[in-house]
Order: sequence, then structure tokens, then C-alpha cells
Amino acid sequence: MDRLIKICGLSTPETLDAALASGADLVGFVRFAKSPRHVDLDTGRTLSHQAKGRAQRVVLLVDPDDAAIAEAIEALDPDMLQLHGAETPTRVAAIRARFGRPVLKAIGVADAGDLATAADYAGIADYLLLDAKPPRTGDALPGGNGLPFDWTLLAGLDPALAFMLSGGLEPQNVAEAIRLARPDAVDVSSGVESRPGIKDPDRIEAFIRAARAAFAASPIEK
Ligand SMILES: O=C(O)c1ccccc1N[C@@H]1O[C@H](COP(=O)(O)O)[C@@H](O)[C@H]1O
Repeated sequence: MDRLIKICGLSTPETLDAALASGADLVGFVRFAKSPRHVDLDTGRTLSHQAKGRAQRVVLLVDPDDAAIAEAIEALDPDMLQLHGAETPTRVAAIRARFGRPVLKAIGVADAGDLATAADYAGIADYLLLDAKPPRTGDALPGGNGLPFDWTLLAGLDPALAFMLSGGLEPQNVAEAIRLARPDAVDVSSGVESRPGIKDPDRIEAFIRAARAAFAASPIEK
């Protein structure tokens, strides 16, 4: 994972095309019914086919059982699975072994103690995604809430640990996030929307441009 940009929660051909034309490295499709970005299997199949060969296709699932993973793989044929629930290291290992797709495991970060949790998945998940821990309100999603966390916490992270950063990123703050957190990759959903679930092509293009420039200005050695 090297200086990659992921646009998540794409749900229409037009906004997916905006992400691909702007140079997104990864595009994400959400399979979580409570999300305003949820795609049904037929829509996901069509979108994934549109992106094939142009970007890595990621299916986002939350605490999925094996049947939910199997149907998502059958329909979307993703290059990667993003697990965004409370999946344990044991469960992540089992999913990798059974389905043979690389796994991006999301970890909620609110304080330094959460970074120890991230270390538990090193060598088990293929990639780690450090995201803001969701608020404890009843209607909060497990992710995709558009909330950042304190990026300076990541100064305490093992420099050898490669990770993707998400949580409240947007065109205006992604350069600062990259400068402070020094991630290997960034991921955005809410910050490139005009309202929840509605992606904005201009914001997608602005995000990718800002992230590319910030990565170029902030080389990392791992
Ligand atoms: O986007 C969603 O609806 C979503 C639902 C359930 C779990 C995760 C979700 N999104 C992921 O959350 C992070 C941060 O998103 P945001 O940029 O703060 O809106 C990102 O990885 C999304 O892929």
C-alpha cells in the first residue's frame, strides 16, 4: 500500500466515473443496509464491472457472516474486502483463509490505547485502516460519520506499520492529515458528498488533487 487514495461509498455510475477519471486508486462499495451509501447486489455488480481494471474494487461489510461475504464476492468480485465492524483477529484470519481475498481491517481510534488494538491485527489483516471511533449515539454508523480524530495520536505508532487513514477527511484537511499522520493511504466518504450518500464529482476531484500533492510533498520511509 503506497500513497494510495480510496473513494468510498460510491453508488452511481456517474460518481464512480468521476472518481475513476480523477485517478482514484481504490473505489469502495458499501454493503451495510443502514448506510445511505448501501448498494444492492445488482447495483454493486454493475458498478464493480464499470471499475474493473481501472481501480481496485473494495467491498465494505460490517460484521458479515460467511453468507453475506459469499454473496458480495459472487456479485461484485472485489479485489479487497473492507471489514468495518468488531471482527476479531481470529475472525479476520478465518475470512482471509476461507475467501482468499485481501482484507482491509478498520480500527476505530479515539485514544492511544486503540493503537494497541491495531497492532493485534498486524500480520493478520493485509491492510489496516485507522478510522475515527464512532460516537456512542444510537443512530451513528460504525463508520462514514464524517468525524476526524486526533491525528497527532499516530505519532506513537510503530513507524514500520503501514496504514490507511480515514475519518472526516475532506479536500480542505487532507493535506494537513497527511502531514501529521503520515499514512500510506487515505480514504474518504462523507467529505466528498453534498449530503449523506450523495457524492459530489467536484469534491472528489478536489480531494484526489489535494491528497496527491500532499503525498508528493511528504515522502515516507517504512
Ligand atoms: O460510509 C458508510 O456509510 C460506512 C458505513 C459503515 C461502516 C463504514 C462506513 N464508511 C467508512 O468509514 C470511513 C470514514 O468515512 P468518512 O470519510 O468519515 O465519512 C471510511 O473508511 C468509509 O469507507
